[in-house]
Amino acid sequence: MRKREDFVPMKTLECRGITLSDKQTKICVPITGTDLEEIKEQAEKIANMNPDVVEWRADFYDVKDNDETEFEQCLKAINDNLKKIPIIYTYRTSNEGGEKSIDVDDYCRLCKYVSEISEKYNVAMIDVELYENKDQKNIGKLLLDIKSTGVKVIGSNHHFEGTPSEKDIFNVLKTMEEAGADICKIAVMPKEKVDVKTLINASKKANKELNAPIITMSMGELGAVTRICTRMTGSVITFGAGVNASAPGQPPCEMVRFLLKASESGKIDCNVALIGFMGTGKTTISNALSRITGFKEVDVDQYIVEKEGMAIKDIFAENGEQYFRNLETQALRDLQEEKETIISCGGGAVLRDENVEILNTGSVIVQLKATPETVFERVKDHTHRPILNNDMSVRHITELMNQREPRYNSVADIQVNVDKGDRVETCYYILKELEKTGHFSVE
Ligand SMILES: O=C1C[C@@](O)(C(=O)O)C[C@@H](O)[C@@H]1O
Ligand SMILES: [Mg+2]
Repeated sequence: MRKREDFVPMKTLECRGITLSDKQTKICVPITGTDLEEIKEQAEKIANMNPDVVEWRADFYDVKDNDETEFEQCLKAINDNLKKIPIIYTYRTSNEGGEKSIDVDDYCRLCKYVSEISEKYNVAMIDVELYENKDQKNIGKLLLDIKSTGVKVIGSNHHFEGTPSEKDIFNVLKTMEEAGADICKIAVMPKEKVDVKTLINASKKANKELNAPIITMSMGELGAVTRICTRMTGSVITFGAGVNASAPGQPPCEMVRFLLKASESGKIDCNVALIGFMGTGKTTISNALSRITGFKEVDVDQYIVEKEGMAIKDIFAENGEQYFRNLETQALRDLQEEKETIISCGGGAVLRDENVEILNTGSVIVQLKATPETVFERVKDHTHRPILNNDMSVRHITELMNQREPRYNSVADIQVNVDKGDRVETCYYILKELEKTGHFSVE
């Protein structure tokens, strides 16, 4: 079962007929057209994708003098084509990773103008870059003016250059709430895996401690899983790409929709055993799949290490490979007693027929496949790969792969290519295949 701690406290906010909730994340698709024609076309296409909310990224729009009537024309065209889907108005400035820089007075004037016509064009929320503008004296007054029209304010802040500390992320969100934002949003860029965890932890804390709902994401391919595991972060909105992505790491809207459902209500009747050559990303995919689905993850080697209280290399040194392989077989047997578990198998685990039989009693075997070139790129700097350390080359990897891969191919129930290295897409593919074979279902 999923761990209760993963579930965040219930929090809701009503915005012109749409209810934001940390229990059921809404999908927002951005419009990124640069002229009225393209904006219209995108609105029409995006309406057919049926997102919960549409964001108009007004900074993509090429317009002279930031003329209010031209902005109004766009909003009208968008609303006409969206047929009731509520709109978020966002002018993302270049300070925060947007397309254009804009005079702060123009920025505020436009926000205010859009708020005044918000009801007419079904604008439910206005994004205000509170953090960069925080020293701007009139920001409190601006927020009050905007909010008096019935539209909600999303305070927003973007870090494209890195991920602030957990404390700093929390403080940004808290400062926004104190400044009067109805919803507090932050987007950060991860450089390492730990940054993704930082964003998740900061979000958990903010969702628990603030009154305002939050929207958070870690950007780029590495962070993309946070756009799905909102079950953990409490983010009330997630962004999926429609015609174009408006920020790095946004998976397509359809993929977000399926994975969100998988995350909120996915049911699986088996364990997932991940196999594949070293460096194909078993640990990485196990982790992403676990964050997305809430299923437990167990690394077989790790399981053995914990059970024996000894490092693998010491077990090998003291008792020999055969002894280790017997422990591995026992571990696989133990693990079939588990349910809803992602089992990362060591590279040699499925070489024994008995192990495959054991896995087949409770698991679907998923093989990650990559070319020797991809594997080389991923492991070339690793120092903990004893088999490769004396000859780290594509040629050597190819040789080893030729020995192992036919066996993997013959025992796998599902094969997935990971050369592109997109975690979220790989998880999507695996869950879709599990759905096809009747092992996985969403409500
Ligand atoms: O603030 C956000 C979040 C975002 O940057 C993202 O990473 O999905 C995309 C923007 O369009 C939106 O305004
Ligand atoms: Mg590993």
